[in-house]
Amino acid sequence: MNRKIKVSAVSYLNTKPLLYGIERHAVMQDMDLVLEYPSLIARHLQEDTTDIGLVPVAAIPSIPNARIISDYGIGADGKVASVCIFSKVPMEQIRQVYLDYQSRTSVRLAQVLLRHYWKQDVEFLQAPENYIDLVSGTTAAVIIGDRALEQLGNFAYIYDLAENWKAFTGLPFIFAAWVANKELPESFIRQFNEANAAGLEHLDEVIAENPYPAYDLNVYYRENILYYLDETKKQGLARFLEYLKEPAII
Ligand SMILES: C=C(O[C@@H]1C=C(C(=O)O)C=C[C@H]1O)C(=O)O
Repeated sequence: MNRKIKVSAVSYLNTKPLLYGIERHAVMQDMDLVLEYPSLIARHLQEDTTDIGLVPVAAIPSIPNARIISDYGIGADGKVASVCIFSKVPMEQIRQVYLDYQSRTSVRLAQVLLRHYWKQDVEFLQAPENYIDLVSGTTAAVIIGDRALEQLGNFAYIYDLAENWKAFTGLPFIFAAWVANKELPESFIRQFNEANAAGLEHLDEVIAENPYPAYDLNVYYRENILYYLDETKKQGLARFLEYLKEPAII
């Protein structure tokens, strides 16, 4: 391929360790890197306006020619901290749930857990941009990413979706994976994978570069987010994709 490879990465703190490696690796010279929120990455892969994206796994079935090209992504085995249902009332009283417009995976995970694990019949609402301010009474919200970390002290009831997926299935979870929508040179893919791995060797530097009062990034990067997509995480993904054969509710 003569042109540069277009790569879309998630613009949240969770992706900084991977970007630390990518931006410092020679493979960077062969790519144009863009940072954006996850549902936009899904759209760009679907419309073929990017070549590789750190894409919400729930979007994979709708991306033509999708293939996971790396051993790294955004996973968790238990508590993830940045993907939760935030509510002012306990689960059994929730009646409506706003679904984060930036998400494609967590909004489906919330639907799976509400239906099959909590067995709660709720109405799902499309979230407008200011929807965090609209959470009140029996109306809750799914919030992901840095905006979720910033809300952890603000709600009486917080349901961590990776923790509850683990309680439900016994499995870890993959939120996002590096997916390409076309065949790419082997050598690029090998170097891209190496670059991701390299970033994970420098978590202390990433934390030092990103002062973040809302949440301890040592805990976030070392305990909550798990970047290596091993076999048990892939089992979690396979189980989740099975549930996604059920129709989405909105
Ligand atoms: C853990 C997270 O994983 C993410 C959740 C995604 C989703 O819900 O679609 C997509 C990409 C990841 O950023 C998070 O954003 O907090």
